Amino acid sequence: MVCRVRAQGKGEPVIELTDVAYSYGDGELLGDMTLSLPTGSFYFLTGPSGAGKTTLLKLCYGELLPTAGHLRLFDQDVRSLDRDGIAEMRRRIGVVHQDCQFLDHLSIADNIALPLTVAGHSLAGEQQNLAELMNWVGLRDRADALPPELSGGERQRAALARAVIMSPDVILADEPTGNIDWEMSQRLLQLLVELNRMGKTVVIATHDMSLIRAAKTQVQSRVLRIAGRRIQQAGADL
Ligand SMILES: Nc1ncnc2c1ncn2[C@@H]1O[C@H](COP(=O)(O)OP(=O)(O)OP(=O)(O)O)[C@@H](O)[C@H]1O
Repeated sequence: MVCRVRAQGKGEPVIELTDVAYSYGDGELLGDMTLSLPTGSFYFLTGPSGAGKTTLLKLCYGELLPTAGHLRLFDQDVRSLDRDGIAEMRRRIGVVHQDCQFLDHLSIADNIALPLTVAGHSLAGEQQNLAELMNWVGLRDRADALPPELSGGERQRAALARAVIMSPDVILADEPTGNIDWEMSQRLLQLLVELNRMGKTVVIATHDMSLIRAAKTQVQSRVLRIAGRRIQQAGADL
């Protein structure tokens, strides 16, 4: 698979929160969040349902802006970015959404290629990259299938392929193994670990403690737990 890693040096922070708070309106959901994720790191984000894991990921890719505090992505304060700046920054972040939605009338290959199409790339020049990516996620034989024809595990792998097709520096995955069996979870974890070995920063929100334990044998990972509106660093050996 073709994967470029951009300028940020290993160990430099890619996501930095300083005293960040977030509120959807009534009462603070997240508060006093200070956190720095270095380039090339591998993090799990855990905590009870409703604690704010998805919300924190949305802050990390600029879909939401903090209601207080400072958020820097790739060394830029998100508040200083205009629309183009936010769009450029988002291209450097691949997101695997919890619901991994697809356009059901497009083939799975076209769905995976959608970020390229939206960014105005000619698909003709990207066929090899796309084929390599489909192969990498084990969907080469499913390229022409429509999304409703895929299994849960195939959908999750397609969602991962779509998230990385623009060669992002950071991959944020929200419950990527939520609806799939153990074997498929392991395959997905392996793909995320491979991306991390290519230098990508990976953050996975999950309830699945067995996934976190399995990752320990493959990659140096850290666990962040959100509880009581705050973030707690659980360390590498949860
Ligand atoms: N757009 C929104 N408007 C208002 N409240 C919201 C919105 N999105 C989420 N919330 C609320 O914020 C809280 C945190 O939601 P979030 O999805 O971030 O939690 P989570 O830790 O990811 O939960 P889960 O593990 O169940 O996916 C919940 O109480 C949720 O109802």
